[in-house]
Amino acid sequence: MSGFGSQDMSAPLQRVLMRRPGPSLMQADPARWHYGPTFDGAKAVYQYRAFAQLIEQSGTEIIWLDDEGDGLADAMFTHDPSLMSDHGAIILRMGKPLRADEPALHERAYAARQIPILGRIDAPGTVEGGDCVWLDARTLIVGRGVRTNQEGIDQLGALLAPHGVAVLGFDLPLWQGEEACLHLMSVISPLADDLALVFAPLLPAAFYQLLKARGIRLIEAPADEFHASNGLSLNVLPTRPGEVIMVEGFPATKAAMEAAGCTVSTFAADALCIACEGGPTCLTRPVLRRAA
Ligand SMILES: NC(=O)NCCC[C@H](N)C(=O)O
Repeated sequence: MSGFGSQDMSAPLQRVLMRRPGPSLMQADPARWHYGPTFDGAKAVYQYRAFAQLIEQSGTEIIWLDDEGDGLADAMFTHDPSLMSDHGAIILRMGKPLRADEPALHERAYAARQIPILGRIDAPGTVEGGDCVWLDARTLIVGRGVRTNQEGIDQLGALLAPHGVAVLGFDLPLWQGEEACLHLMSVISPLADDLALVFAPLLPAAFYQLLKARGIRLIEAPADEFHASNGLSLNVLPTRPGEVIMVEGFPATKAAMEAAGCTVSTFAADALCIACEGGPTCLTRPVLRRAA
């Protein structure tokens, strides 16, 4: 079996690209990076260890990038600078200027492991991985917003069309403004082929209707926990269908997923995820998702 490939959001996670936070995060100026009041670099590094252990316990192989002080504090959110397809990786172009140097880190990691590059998003296009959701293996949904523009969506479409994939763009709301992070994956977490956790009030309406037309069961994220967590209560990572990892402290959201048949693991992440605006899905770039 090849060591890469993923056109699915919840099939068993077998290989993932992750970056341990270190000096770049510890020295980050929270105002410059738009980190919230619970930001504490040393605590975030500590909290990340428990998250990495959960990934290891799931049996997933981790390809590690290391933070050796390049100043790229957000680079621990490996979900965003590249996208994986069954035909190779797509090197993206970031909408957040401070993250511009991150895609090159991913490209080097893929090259070192002989993982092919299917293509790149070029200027003026921008696409961030957090805006991309595989609805099925032939349909990629992309949120058009502050981080991802129409030029980027068109380029993604041109790269994937020869492989039988349709790329459909849907407008995201502005919500908390241009500086804040709102990706499509901030308002939906697929948990299995036919199950997703959503915050419907911020979902693109036509995407909501498409999910329903596809017969996908939607768990509504409790609004109080969504707002209290700055949306991070909803950012939930499946390591296999129905087996998920979330940030601790949101019991109603957890119970809603359990009631739908999910097994939920949690880790403490006030300094890591809530403060830095990215959860378990954002901390992982799936490289291989497939039933063994
Ligand atoms: N996929 C995601 O939602 N990633 C979260 C990225 C958070 C990071 N602080 C950012 O603003 O890009």
